[in-house]
Amino acid sequence: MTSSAQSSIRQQHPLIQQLADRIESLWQSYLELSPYYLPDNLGYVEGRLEGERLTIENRCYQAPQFRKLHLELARLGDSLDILHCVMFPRVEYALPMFGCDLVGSQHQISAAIVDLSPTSSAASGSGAGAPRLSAAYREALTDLNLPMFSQARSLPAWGKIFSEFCCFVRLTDRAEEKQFLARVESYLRLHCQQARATPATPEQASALLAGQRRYCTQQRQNDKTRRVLEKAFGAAWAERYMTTVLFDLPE
Ligand SMILES: C=CC1=C(C)C(=O)N/C1=C\C1=NC(=C\c2[nH]c(/C=C3\NC(=O)C(CC)=C3C)c(C)c2CCC(=O)O)/C(CCC(=O)O)=C1C
Repeated sequence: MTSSAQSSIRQQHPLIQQLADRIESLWQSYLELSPYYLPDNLGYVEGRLEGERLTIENRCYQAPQFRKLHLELARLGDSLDILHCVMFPRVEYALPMFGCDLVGSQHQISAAIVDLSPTSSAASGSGAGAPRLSAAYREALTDLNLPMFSQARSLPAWGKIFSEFCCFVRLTDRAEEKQFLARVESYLRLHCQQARATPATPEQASALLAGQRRYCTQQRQNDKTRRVLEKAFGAAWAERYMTTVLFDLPE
């Protein structure tokens, strides 16, 4: 288990290291973790094609309710610090997908996003309609009553997978950074508590798998991510990484 103290990437932005530590400590305290081994020991990769070097560090676990808990820290030269986190529920559990992405330079986090994204409509009793978070999640998220941010950002066209509670912002100062950290912690704590209280419902497995497939298909359309990976590792490597590490589907 790589602790942040052993983190091999020196993050330029303190919020990214703090958030990685916070996510990992919440996982440790709420979930029964065991290791998840990435293919081709992709725990730590470095690439440099055009100019800047891209360094990636992956920390992966699994738990009874989650097939993969993926936390990734990346650094592009001296210019970009990135935190990426996705929790993939096992399809026997009717749970949404927790996702978080932070992209920033030494001075400012230009993109900070966190969401609990629904993967089935059954959970909310809305029948065959669009996926929607269950009433339990919607009520708990509403009750958090979290403060807003000064600079909201608009989601890209592929972002239909995110819920009405998705927070996508540019962080303008230290206070907003702390506020975003608190929001991620609230979403993640709620999610871990819900996961522990959610029984397996194998009969929903195929619908939940379809929801995860839709989530991964949309996320793979993020050309901002793809371009960074392509510049450092080439198009073929980037495609394989996005489809087998970042947004893979269960067999
Ligand atoms: C839960 C949501 C979510 C997850 C899990 C996720 O992986 N991305 C997610 C969302 C999301 N990311 C976005 C942007 C960017 N992503 C990167 C790069 C990487 N992001 C990575 O995770 C990795 C692998 C380590 C790399 C390399 C860069 C450079 C940007 C531009 C930064 C900026 O615009 O200021 C946008 C805005 C897209 C747009 O406006 O078109 C959204 C919505």
